[in-house]
Amino acid sequence: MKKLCTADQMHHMDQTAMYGKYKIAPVVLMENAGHAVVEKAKDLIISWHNKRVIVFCGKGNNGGDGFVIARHILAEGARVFVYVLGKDASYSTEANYHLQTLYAMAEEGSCVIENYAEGNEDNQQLHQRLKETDIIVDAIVGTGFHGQLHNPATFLVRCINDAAKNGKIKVIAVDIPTGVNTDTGEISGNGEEHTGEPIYADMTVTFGALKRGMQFYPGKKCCGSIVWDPIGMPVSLLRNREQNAAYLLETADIERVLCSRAPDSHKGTHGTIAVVSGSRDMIGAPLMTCRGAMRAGAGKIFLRVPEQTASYCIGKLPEIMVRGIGSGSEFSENDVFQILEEAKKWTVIAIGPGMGKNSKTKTFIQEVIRNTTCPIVIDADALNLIHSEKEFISPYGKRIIMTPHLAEFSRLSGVSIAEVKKDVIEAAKHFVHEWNVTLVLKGAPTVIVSSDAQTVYVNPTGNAGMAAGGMGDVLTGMIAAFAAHDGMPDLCAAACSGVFIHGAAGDYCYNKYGPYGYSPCEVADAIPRVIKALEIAGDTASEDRNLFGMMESI
Ligand SMILES: NC(=O)C1=CN([C@@H]2O[C@H](COP(=O)(O)OP(=O)(O)OC[C@H]3O[C@@H](n4cnc5c(N)ncnc54)[C@H](O)[C@@H]3O)[C@@H](O)[C@H]2O)[C@@H](O)CC1
Ligand SMILES: Nc1ncnc2c1ncn2[C@@H]1O[C@H](COP(=O)(O)OP(=O)(O)O)[C@@H](O)[C@H]1O
Ligand SMILES: [K+]
Repeated sequence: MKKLCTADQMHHMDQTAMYGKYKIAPVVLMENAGHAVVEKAKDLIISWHNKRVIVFCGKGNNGGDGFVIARHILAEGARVFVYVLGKDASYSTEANYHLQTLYAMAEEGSCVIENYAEGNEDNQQLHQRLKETDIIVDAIVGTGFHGQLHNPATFLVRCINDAAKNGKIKVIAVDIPTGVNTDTGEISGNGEEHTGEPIYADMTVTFGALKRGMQFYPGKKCCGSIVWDPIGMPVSLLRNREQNAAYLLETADIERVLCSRAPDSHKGTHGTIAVVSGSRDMIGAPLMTCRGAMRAGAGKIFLRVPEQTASYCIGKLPEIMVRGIGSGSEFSENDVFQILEEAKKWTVIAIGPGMGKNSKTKTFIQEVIRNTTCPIVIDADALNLIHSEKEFISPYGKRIIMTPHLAEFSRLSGVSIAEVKKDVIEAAKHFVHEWNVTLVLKGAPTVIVSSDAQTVYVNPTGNAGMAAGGMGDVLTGMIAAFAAHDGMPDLCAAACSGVFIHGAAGDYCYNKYGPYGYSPCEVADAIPRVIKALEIAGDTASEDRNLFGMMESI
């Protein structure tokens, strides 16, 4: 997994590298950062040779990286214009050091430097150069950005975005696109026209650690492809676990917790999953949950639905065992006894999909939670029914996984969707502090929080083709199956495995069918292929474990 840092955490990492025990000279770290951009950008632009490039350098250290970039690409044969937004004296020692080198080179005529801080800018000339350029380097503002962009950044960013609209000019962002909040992914101008919009880059080369804001919309949309470079940071700083940590899940993390099946295992080894769900109008939902559980490798699956819906379910999935409970078309408290009689034999319960909104069902859910001891995955209608019951849920939180999408989360937490979106990670952590559960906050991207609220995982898989009814139902079954999986370390690992593999199965369908119309059942049916690809990835020594390539070859 890769660390996802806030601006403060990045600053701390930089400071420790430079002034802690490692004593890396600041000028060297900046040199490494600038050089990393020059090298990594070749994936996009192939070569700097003979390219016309404008490098916009802001007043902080992000601008300092820009000076280094300018020097290196000159050596590679680019024609370079450097716009310097700060005054010499206001730059950090290391940025100024690189700026002076660049001045010396400009004196020899190698490049053109425009001092944009003097107030006598020739914008006519700037527009002309923007028209003629091949590449723009955005070193205006990096992790030091806060609030809304102000001039001259606002003006320059608009000019850059306008010039690049035709798609012929490539925009490369240094560390993070100007105008994207490092911690949250909020953008300057909030996407409104005629405000201080952010840079929309084709590629972002980011340093030391990935930034949280680059994984969340709308910031993610500004980054283009994201390339990471360690810039010579000591490995312990790159890898150490820390307080308030967030991580981006990777193939290797999931492959590590999904142990391969013991050759002498039997159906009892792989868990007994009970899907307790459904109501008259929504009987497809629990069936999709069962399908998710089956494809994720559950040993045995029991579907328990209200009696009046049972005849519809029987035989729909021959692999599962169906029984009608009580006598109605929705669960009620009268049905609890029948469920509890069986529950002792169940490894994990999945509850909620298609359960309806009848208030009698709420008591049923509470009694099932109160009187069982196994892990429970709570989704969909069950979340809506227990929406204000955090005092009831929290004592059982250590064995509960809740899987709300944003609207369900908003109802549960009482925080508006708009407010949650401003900082998804903080909203999710705050929720877990109060509810004590393992949380799967579904969305783009999905965020998983461990029940001690210490660690946040962000999922990189999945695509907008998954925005279709029933996808979440499949995920619920998968998480339940993984929670029962032999050797699964804990509920958080099960939740991460479910979310990652669910998204990867969606990505497989996207590649096969395109973004429209693949179904939740097709996603479920792609799960074994993803798990097989994970096994192959585990056997592959290569660092670059391309899960997707492996799925294609299966
Ligand atoms: N030693 C380090 O700390 C390293 C830092 N590096 C670079 O340094 C960057 C961080 O440097 P800084 O902390 O100097 O910050 P930045 O250079 O990212 O931003 C600070 C500058 O941006 C301006 N600014 C902030 N908000 C603004 C707004 N809303 N509108 C217009 N201008 C705004 C500030 O006035 C200030 O001049 C990183 O993103 C990275 O590119 C790299 O060189 C690697 C090493
Ligand atoms: N744009 C998207 N990008 C990535 N994943 C998505 C996107 N839209 C939806 N998903 C995923 O699809 C699933 C949808 O779940 P949910 O909203 O609960 O659907 P339902 O309730 O209809 O089953 C979630 O896992 C979510 O993360
Ligand atoms: K930048």
